[in-house]
Amino acid sequence: MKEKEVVDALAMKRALTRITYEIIERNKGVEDIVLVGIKTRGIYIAERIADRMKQLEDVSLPVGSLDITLYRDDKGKDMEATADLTASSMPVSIEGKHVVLIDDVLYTGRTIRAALDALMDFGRPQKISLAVLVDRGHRELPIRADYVGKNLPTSTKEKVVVQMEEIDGQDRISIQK
Ligand SMILES: O=P(O)(O)OC[C@H]1O[C@H](OP(=O)(O)OP(=O)(O)O)[C@H](O)[C@@H]1O
Ligand SMILES: O=c1cc[nH]c(=O)[nH]1
Repeated sequence: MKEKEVVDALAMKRALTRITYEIIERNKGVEDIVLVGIKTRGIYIAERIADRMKQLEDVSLPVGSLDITLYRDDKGKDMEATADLTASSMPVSIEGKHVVLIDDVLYTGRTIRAALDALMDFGRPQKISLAVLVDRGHRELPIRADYVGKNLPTSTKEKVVVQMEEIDGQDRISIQK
């Protein structure tokens, strides 16, 4: 198996800072925003964006988390046994809020479709946007990201591996083939 690093720790930090600036620039005031990370790495990304937002704007955005395992349409019934129903959490009501959904990789779009389903169980946001660290293409559903850290053209035979300090001990994105 071949592996090639495409984003190092500094580049990842810059990408997350840029996403944070874009969220600030495109929204008149960020007070109504709730960041919602998709398990697992999306949650760490959401927390980092919240930290950056605090540094840049002195605003503390709420960070929720979604476990979408039960909502997937492509992983089969066997996943249900491992799903943890308590794994999703919202620190505030999302009713009428602007939710920025956050994940590490956007590929077919099926995770995001499932996340939209999971989110609706918590209430009816006024708006939902999507931020991803990597968009690797190959969508199977009409879903696009509003904020993208890095566009990585890939072949379907490759895999994008996002590593994050909090869980993997380092910040790094690589492509495996
Ligand atoms: O657009 P999609 O085709 O749904 O792919 C994107 C999803 O795939 C990955 O999760 P994966 O299921 O590989 O599990 P992981 O989070 O444990 O890596 C990644 O974290 C995204 O959530
Ligand atoms: O390449 C891929 C595809 C889906 N999810 C990932 O994390 N990487």
